Amino acid sequence: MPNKLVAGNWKMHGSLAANAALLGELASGGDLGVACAVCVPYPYLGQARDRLDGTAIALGAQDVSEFGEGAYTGEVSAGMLAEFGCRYAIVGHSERRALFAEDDATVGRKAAAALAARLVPIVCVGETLAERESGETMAVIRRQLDAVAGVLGDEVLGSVVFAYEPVWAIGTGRSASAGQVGEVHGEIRGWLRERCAVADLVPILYGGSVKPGNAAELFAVENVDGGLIGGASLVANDFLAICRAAANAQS
Ligand SMILES: O=C(CO)COP(=O)(O)O
Repeated sequence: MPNKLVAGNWKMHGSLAANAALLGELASGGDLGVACAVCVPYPYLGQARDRLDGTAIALGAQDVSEFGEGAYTGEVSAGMLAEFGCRYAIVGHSERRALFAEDDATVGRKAAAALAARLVPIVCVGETLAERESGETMAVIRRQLDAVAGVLGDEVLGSVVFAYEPVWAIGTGRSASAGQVGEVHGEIRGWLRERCAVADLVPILYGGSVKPGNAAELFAVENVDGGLIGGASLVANDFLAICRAAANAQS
């Protein structure tokens, strides 16, 4: 079983003043006994790096360019993120897929760009409500996973973190049930085992309305190796409580 990881995805929230307060509270949480990270908006990477330096909380970005360098106005490369101390880059979040037209192959190329700069890509997959209701959940997730493996090659899948985020559970307050999460995570583990010798060591996070009240139950599910936390990562006490739930589930 991999060690658990809890990553906060701040999305497009924050300000210098609000971040200073949030980061300060997180930093004073001490060693939480579990790997944790915050994925902040690009302009705040420097602020977060400086404030989290010397703490156990790692830094991540919410996206990364598929390109290394050049005339790509508005893009941010993996090398730039690495220079700012990032360890992680989320790729393929459903909001990027749905709102910014990122397709499966683009997500794969972004994961490859992250790995090339020694970042750990957190590759998000997940089905919409319509896809779940029409029985397509695993077909959609396999298609998303296959596209990433197709670009990366099976041999590097052991360097990736995966996150199952059902679109209908994101920001809705309606988490997937432990049974639903266990079923999909088991399928993702099986998909990894078909391809990768270290499949059992690859973290598979769950994301979608994880809160202090449901974290323990979700983290106890087999093949759930932590969480990708949206709204609750903006509230220091909630994020710290979720990290502690992951630590408890690990021990
Ligand atoms: O999208 C998410 C994390 O990437 C989940 O968001 P919420 O925790 O706000 O549902």
